[in-house]
Amino acid sequence: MSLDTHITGLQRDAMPSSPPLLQTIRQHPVLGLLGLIFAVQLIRSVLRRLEIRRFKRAHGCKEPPAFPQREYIFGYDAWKRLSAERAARRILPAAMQRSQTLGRTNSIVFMGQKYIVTSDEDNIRAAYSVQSADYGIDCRLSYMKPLLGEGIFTLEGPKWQHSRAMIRPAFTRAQLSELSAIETHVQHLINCIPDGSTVDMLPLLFNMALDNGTEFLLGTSVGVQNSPRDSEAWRFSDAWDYAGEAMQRQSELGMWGSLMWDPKYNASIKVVHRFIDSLVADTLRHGPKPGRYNLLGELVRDLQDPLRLRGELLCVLLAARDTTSSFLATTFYYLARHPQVWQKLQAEVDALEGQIPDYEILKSMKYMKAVLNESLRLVPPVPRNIRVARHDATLPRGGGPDRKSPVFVPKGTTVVFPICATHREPTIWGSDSEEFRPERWLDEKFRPIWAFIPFGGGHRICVGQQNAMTVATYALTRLLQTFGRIEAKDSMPWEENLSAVQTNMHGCKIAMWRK
Ligand code: HEM
Repeated sequence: MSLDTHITGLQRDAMPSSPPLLQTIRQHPVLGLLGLIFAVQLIRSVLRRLEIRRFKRAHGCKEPPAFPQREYIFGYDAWKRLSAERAARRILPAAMQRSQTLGRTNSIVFMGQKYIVTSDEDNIRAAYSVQSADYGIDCRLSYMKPLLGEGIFTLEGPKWQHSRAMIRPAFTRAQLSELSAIETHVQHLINCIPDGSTVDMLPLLFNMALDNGTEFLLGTSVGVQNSPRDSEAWRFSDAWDYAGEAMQRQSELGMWGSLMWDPKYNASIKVVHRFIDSLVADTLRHGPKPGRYNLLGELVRDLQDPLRLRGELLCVLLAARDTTSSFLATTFYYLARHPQVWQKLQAEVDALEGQIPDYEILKSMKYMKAVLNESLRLVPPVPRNIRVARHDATLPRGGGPDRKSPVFVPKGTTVVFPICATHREPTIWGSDSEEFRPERWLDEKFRPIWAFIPFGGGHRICVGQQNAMTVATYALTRLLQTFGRIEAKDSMPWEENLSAVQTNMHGCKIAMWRK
């Protein structure tokens, strides 16, 4: 053996052989790669756990009660239970019951995602207002965008601010006091109500709100109240209804929503878009229509992008139309079942001696306001709202055995606010919280601000709140000036019908007698 060979042999012996792990990776690269990924994930998960532990300790967070489930990965039991509740049309009553039995703030795993559900007014205030920087609306973008596109409801940050700045002036007092358009649509409604025989007010109110809403938005009413069933106006109305209902179905599938296959939904979206696009194109070509104020006319002064214009209009239409009609239908539902409230309201309206009310008169009607508030409390048209944590965040209350500690909300977690439960919470509203009793609002000192939020709150509070109250007060006053008696014509209990808003699935069947 030469000296060279001997030295090389010694060097090889002296060289440390590669560790078994590296040898395995060399021999089985795929297995090795998987192992590496696993190891990285494990380390990340450990670091994340440590980060969460530190965060929870720093903020004094404790766990809220959890919905009892056999497994917490997919949440099969929750899925089964919620499906049964949906089939029985009891999603909202069940949410209210859970708030009272499980805890006003609780957690649930549903279709592989963890949700925090809270009806606690302190938590609502935090997410909507004082900690609003921690919570966004990404959770609604995926299911709202196909129909609505980009508009005030689906935007965040500077684009949303711009949107809000453009839309808000539409609701100035001067615009709100322009009541002559509402009068036209209310008179069409009155003409559709037979004297003393059964009528379902719900579709009539939807039509009135669509006519009034489109006039306010586009300067031209679709005129569905006066159009034959096979008209363009009805095609738009039907497509709008179907799209709203399908959008709601999609929202309930959570992160799986994009897998929903519904060709009728896509066709309805096309009908809606075509209708709005032609009006937008017309306004962009010829400028705003002269005469009565309308939102499209105002928006084109600032915005020339037809898609954005369509998005803004559809967002406001969604916000305005179904909410206002659901609100009025609920009010009629209760009035028909509470003759003494109807009488008191009649007395307030009779004091006007048949005069057509102006904005100042509408504002001064105290009992009317109490009735409308009570209707919004018991059946808020938007019964739930959601926010998603932009980063690790907290809610101030609901954790620990006494439910008083802050709750940890991991980044990306959806927080659901069952407003309907907050509005009926006995500890706030008293033991008669389930009853329709407008008198509770006559006590000026009783103002449960964050426990009464039919119009949301904080920086995204409804811009159309005054408009909704004005339209509802005006329509109700004119109807009470026309009809002296009301009766319920349906013995069925209230059953929920959830689309973009909640309504009674049995409609609102009543009879009214002319004075
Ligand atoms: C009873 C009737 C109404 C109810 C219950 C209602 C309810 C709400 C609620 C709860 C929100 C907040 C959503 C959130 O926090 O994300 C909202 C936002 C909004 N509402 Fe209303 N609304 C009503 C009528 C109207 C009307 C008549 C209009 C317009 C004519 C309107 C326009 C809007 C707009 C544009 C927003 C979005 C505000 C933003 O994101 O900055 N709403 N509404």
